[in-house]
Amino acid sequence: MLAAQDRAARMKGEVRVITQEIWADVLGYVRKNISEVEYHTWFAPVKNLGVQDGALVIGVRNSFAQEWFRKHYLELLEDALRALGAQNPQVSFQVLPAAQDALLLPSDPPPAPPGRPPGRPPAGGPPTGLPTENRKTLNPKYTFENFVVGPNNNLAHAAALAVAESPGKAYNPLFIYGDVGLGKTHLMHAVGHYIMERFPEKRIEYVSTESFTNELINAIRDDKTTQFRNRYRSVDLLLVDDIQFLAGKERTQEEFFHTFNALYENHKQIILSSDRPPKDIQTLEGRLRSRFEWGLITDIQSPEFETRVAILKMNAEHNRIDIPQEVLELIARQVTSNIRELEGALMRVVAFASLNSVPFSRAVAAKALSNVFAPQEVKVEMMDVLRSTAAHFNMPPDVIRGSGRVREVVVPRQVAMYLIRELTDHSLPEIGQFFGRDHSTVMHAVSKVTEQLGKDPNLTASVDALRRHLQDVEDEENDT
Ligand SMILES: Nc1ncnc2c1ncn2[C@@H]1O[C@H](COP(=O)(O)OP(=O)(O)OP(=O)(O)O)[C@@H](O)[C@H]1O
Repeated sequence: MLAAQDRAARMKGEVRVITQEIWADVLGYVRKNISEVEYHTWFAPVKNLGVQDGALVIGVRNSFAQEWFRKHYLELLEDALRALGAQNPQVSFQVLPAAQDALLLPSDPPPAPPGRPPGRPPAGGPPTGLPTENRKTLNPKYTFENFVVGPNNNLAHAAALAVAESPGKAYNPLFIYGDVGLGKTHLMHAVGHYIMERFPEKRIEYVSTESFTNELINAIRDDKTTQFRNRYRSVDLLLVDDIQFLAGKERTQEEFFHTFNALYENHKQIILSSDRPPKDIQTLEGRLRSRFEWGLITDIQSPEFETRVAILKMNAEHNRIDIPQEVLELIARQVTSNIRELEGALMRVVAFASLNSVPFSRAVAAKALSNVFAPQEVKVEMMDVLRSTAAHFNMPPDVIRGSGRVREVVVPRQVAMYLIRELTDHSLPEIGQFFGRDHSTVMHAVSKVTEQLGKDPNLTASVDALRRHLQDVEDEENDT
């Protein structure tokens, strides 16, 4: 409790960064509720200055705008924050110094238009030609360094790295498939960044199949098919997202077939992503399907719990947010498949804690996520049981987890194992791992304590007291 108060105290006066995702959510809400003209007039020039003492601080151009916002948009902005989970939303407006206004505003990316998933680069982008333009189409966040490797994606990651190291030679094409939001685009861009850094003269093109199709339609309409072809057939690396959308588009398939051949024959690297393997893309011409199968087909699966926690941890560090492991674990339990949603859940928790000026805790995270996901009860975790047991027996938690075999240590260790088995959903091997032992040791501990309960009054009293205490902690957290 002391630690929580201390954190809260430290938060006072401190400006907490509000991430682009949250800011984009706020602007998205506003945009839905006012006219486009109004939005562009008033909201396009404002700047998010972070959260201070629980209030979202918005930078505006001059005192006239400050007054205008207070009168006309305060409630709307408060509603936007409420929708993000703030219980007592507060917004303040600050006039930007003229220089900051001029310097900072252009670097702020415009909010995503409704419908485009956050964090994704605008598909297609401007026509590339100069290598420096590669930077515009690749998302700077999507690098190998920022990609967490786990059992779910290690093959796709290794293949992407091999392709990045020997483009056009290792696997061509590289075909990456998997469900929505699992990192296909991220890996493709990572290859792009890697190649761009080592070979700045190489031309890289990233395009979604949808943009490729639209651009082709426009080129046909404007009689510019030659330019269109030259553009795509002269690149060194072609990254095409969501290739499953070629299905049923004969003219686009035809054009893509020739692009593919031109690049392939010149040993240029092609990477394709899809939500399914080539054999499952219906109405895809056989000659294209077989070409997609020439190189390497690799998939990405949903991440396991540990990988999800690692992704959240990396994200938190990236945004310089100090958030306890147990909170990350709660979020990772809540969102199990789509990584984009997982990141969204973290941002929601961060927004909720910032806007309500409360420190991060599992209860806060559960509350922040409760209106998006099914309410989740905060349950005691292995670490809670270990800490409480250690306190009860008056010894450091590490000693209980250590290798000591004297009775004074063995009994608390067995009690902790027994209570973890009873109060959490962890399996015997997981509990074993937590204590650095195998599952049979845990099984033995559980049966030993079960057998002694009722016979050994001291042990029975300890188990009862600890169980009561842990259940109280759980109830308290759920009532917070
Ligand atoms: N292994 C990972 N490590 C870190 N971040 C990841 C990882 N996998 C995915 N992400 C993040 O998850 C989000 C979604 O990833 P991405 O857009 O690459 O998914 P996708 O599979 O291309 O989805 P879609 O099918 O919608 O195109 C991105 O912000 C990305 O950075």
